[in-house]
Amino acid sequence: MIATTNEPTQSPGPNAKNHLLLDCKIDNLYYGNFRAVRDSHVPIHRSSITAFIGPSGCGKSSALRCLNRMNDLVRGFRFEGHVHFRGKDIYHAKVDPVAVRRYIGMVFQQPNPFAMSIYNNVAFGLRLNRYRGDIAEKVEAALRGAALWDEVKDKLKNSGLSLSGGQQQRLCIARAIATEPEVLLMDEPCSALDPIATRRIEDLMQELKEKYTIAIVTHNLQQAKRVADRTAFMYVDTSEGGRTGYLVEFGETDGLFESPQEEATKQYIRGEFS
Ligand SMILES: Nc1ncnc2c1ncn2[C@@H]1O[C@H](COP(=O)(O)OP(=O)(O)OP(=O)(O)O)[C@@H](O)[C@H]1O
Repeated sequence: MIATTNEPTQSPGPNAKNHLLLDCKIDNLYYGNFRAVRDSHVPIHRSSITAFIGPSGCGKSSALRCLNRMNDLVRGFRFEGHVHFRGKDIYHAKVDPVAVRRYIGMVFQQPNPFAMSIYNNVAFGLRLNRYRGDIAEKVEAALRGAALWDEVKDKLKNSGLSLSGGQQQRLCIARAIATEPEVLLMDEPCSALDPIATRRIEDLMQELKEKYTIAIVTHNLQQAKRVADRTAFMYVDTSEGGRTGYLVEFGETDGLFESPQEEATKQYIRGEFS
């Protein structure tokens, strides 16, 4: 295409919206001898939400956990491929996985506040990283960012466990963003929540994506449609007698749901198989 004078002639810089931030290419992912995932390449763009969908056991969580080396904690885990964050491979031998997780934080399926005060839950990571600035200021900013401040500002000394499920999940999001990661990984963050709390987290995700890049695993196709800019559909290959997950199709969410290219995607979206 020939650029007109109004069109940019250079590709956007690394901090620009929609710049490729995390490039995840899983050739093979093993737990011991079991090949759990193969051939899955998912590029994740800055300030966007990328959803992983597919039936149980297709490797969505395994793929997500590759993005911040969370699988390293699993005995027998082996990974072939690469995950490039800002162009650098996070699996390089010299990279410290703990440092990776500072940039790429995670929120889990079950809200899991620590058994300590709301304030200390959010301050936890800052203290761990020996943050030298004003911790109270950061705690407030994180709680505001997670849309929880107004509900907890008068009870910061109460236990995080005293909050409702939806509030606990927003507390976990506040804890994750307090240290200002660039990426937030969310593994079915709403599956333990009621529909109202779920919608609040979904609205929050839309706000957070202005500042953070988000990847989410969800079983809920409607949720993927509502929140995700791009969607990766994974399925399970049983042709060789095993159960290995693989990427069937990846693209803009609207396109993937409205005109899927692959038969397997069509059938899954129509609910013909799960
Ligand atoms: N820590 C582990 N050790 C051994 N096998 C594992 C481990 N975690 C996952 N697996 C296996 O890897 C495969 C993919 O699991 P994974 O949890 O990534 O799939 P999923 O698509 O997220 O599933 P679900 O939707 O049910 O959570 C499954 O067969 C699962 O049993």
